[in-house]
Amino acid sequence: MTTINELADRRCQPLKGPQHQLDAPSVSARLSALPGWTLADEGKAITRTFRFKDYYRTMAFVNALAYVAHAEDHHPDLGVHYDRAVVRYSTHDVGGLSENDFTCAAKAELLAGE
Ligand SMILES: C[C@H](O)[C@H](O)[C@H]1CNC2=NC(N)=NC(=O)C2=N1
Repeated sequence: MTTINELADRRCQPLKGPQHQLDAPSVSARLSALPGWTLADEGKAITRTFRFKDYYRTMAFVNALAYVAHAEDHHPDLGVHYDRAVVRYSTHDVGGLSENDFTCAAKAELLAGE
């Protein structure tokens, strides 16, 4: 069984090329450790909406996530709203989902306190 801490304890690696795409069983195993995250874009991305009480809390999360993106050199697509942030990870250098997407999704979960 994969756990959220196993995913979050990794560091993102520079990955390039489709050979780094995770296969469907690997994606399923990792998704099962990330409640609230779902597949998007025909299995090429994962996404979750994080909900907050107000804009200040939303922005605090988004800024913390931006710091993680910089530290890991792996960047989410973000939709920022008054009381929620829509976070989407995909690895464009790989053309789909890589280990890095799950590493960062798990780090986002821990940041949000979930
Ligand atoms: C050189 C650098 O490591 C790459 O361009 C990184 C930067 N951040 C990235 N972020 C995401 N989401 N996908 C990538 O393929 C990616 N590549």
